[in-house]
Amino acid sequence: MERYIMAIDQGTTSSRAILFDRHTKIAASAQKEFTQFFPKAGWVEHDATEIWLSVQAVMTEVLMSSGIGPEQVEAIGITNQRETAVVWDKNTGIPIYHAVVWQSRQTVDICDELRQQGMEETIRNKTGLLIDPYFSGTKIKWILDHVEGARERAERGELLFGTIDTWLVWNLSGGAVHITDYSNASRTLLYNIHELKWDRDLLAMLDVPEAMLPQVKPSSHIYTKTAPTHFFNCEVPIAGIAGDQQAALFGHACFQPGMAKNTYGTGCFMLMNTGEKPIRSEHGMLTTIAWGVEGRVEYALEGSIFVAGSAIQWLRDGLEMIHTAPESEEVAKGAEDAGGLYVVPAFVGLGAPYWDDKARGAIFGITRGTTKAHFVRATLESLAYQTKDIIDAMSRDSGIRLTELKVDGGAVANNLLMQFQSDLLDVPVERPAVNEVTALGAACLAGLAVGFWNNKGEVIQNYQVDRIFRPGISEEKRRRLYAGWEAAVKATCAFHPEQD
Ligand SMILES: Nc1ncnc2c1ncn2[C@@H]1O[C@H](COP(=O)(O)OP(=O)(O)O)[C@@H](O)[C@H]1O
Ligand SMILES: O=P(O)(O)OC[C@H](O)CO
Repeated sequence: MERYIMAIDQGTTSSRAILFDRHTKIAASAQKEFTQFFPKAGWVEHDATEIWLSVQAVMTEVLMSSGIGPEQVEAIGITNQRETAVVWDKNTGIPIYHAVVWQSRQTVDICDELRQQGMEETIRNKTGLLIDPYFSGTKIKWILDHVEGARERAERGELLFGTIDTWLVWNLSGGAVHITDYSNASRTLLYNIHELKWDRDLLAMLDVPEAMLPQVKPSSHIYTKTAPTHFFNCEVPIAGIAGDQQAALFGHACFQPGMAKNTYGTGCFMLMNTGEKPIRSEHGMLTTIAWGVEGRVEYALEGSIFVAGSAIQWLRDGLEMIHTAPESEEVAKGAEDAGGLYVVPAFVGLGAPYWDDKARGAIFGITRGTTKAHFVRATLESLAYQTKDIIDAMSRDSGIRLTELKVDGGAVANNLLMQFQSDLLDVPVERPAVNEVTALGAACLAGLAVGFWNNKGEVIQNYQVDRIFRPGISEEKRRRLYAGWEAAVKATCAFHPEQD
């Protein structure tokens, strides 16, 4: 009887379940979108219970549609949208508030207070992160401050906090296990990435009771088994956990220091493996834990772009310029270039390397000749420009000049975007045959823990390339295009509209 690893990829806009066979080929997959809540400008929330239901739905569908039985699943690996914070009642399992999503800006004021208290250096030294609403810590504080009676309940030990991995494992285990892995812990603003422990000073700074926090475990490890009631009467080991960007780094087999990948999903996330050495960034990158595997914790430098594929969704849903995200390629081809137009999609502020939480989106260079094609093209190009900002900053921090870029995520299906990315960076862009690299990473972490695969070498063996995009524009054109982008970002950061 064939055996499989099930990866659960719980992303910002959808949940997926994917079954991988022994050769890391996808045997079946299922996907389900869920509701996005935007209660106020800049706020983004999810219903954590709806997320859990969507995960149960895709786990069921992937088995039903493929005819693969639950007893054929050797282990489950979980990968997740990171930083998104859930606080729930330990006894009822009911969240006390919506999950506050990584993109959400509702903690700008808490961040301002932390800056005024001069906490920047302490936070950077201990966590590798910087002060921004992006990370979980201020979101937990916000929930405890805003939900009536929550702080007292948390202090009495009645409430639990988790990122989405923690929430899913807790539910899959029938409420038995409250854990996370190093990669997710390193995104909370509460975890000391050098000492590998929750940091008492940071917990005091944000007034978060330690009893709410999960235990932190390696990324490839048998944490628990599914409660039979939650997995078709089967007890299957849950054996891999990593935040989705770290899982993608693993799935791309970026195991050596200096190897990097960029994922083009809702946001864009560029990670470079720096091995067992955490590198402190001087250029707006984050230092983060890549994973804890084979008894070693390894680190990465990360550049986080908040708005990437979601800018294409905005073209589709907000402006109704396209019907589907893939149509953006056809429409953009209607113009030879962006005609001098620059779209800076700072819808929720700007992430790395600018970290401007008060900036808002802007468009520059409109003329009477500007068409829809220019508009769509400039929006696609904004993903590539933001990526170049990150790669330049990362090279300055690490001293490493990238020689190729490995890519994945929904938007890499767009050939026009990939070609422009290669032109702009002046390096080959390598797209893998299996685009589900994030899920593959989670599956590999789980498969290694249960002996389904023997070592990381087997992961590399199965890695196949679909297409390599090679640079094809002059240095002068590259310089001119990028100079326009730099001017556009500078002007965007100079404009801070008043918020409610
Ligand atoms: N052909 C395409 N061209 C441009 N963008 C695309 C294309 N296909 C999908 N996208 C974008 O990719 C994103 C979905 O990618 P995905 O990796 O599934 O995201 P996530 O994991 O963040 O939910 C969407 O924001 C969508 O707009
Ligand atoms: O859900 P994704 O793939 O957009 O990833 C979200 C990131 O993990 C946020 O840090």
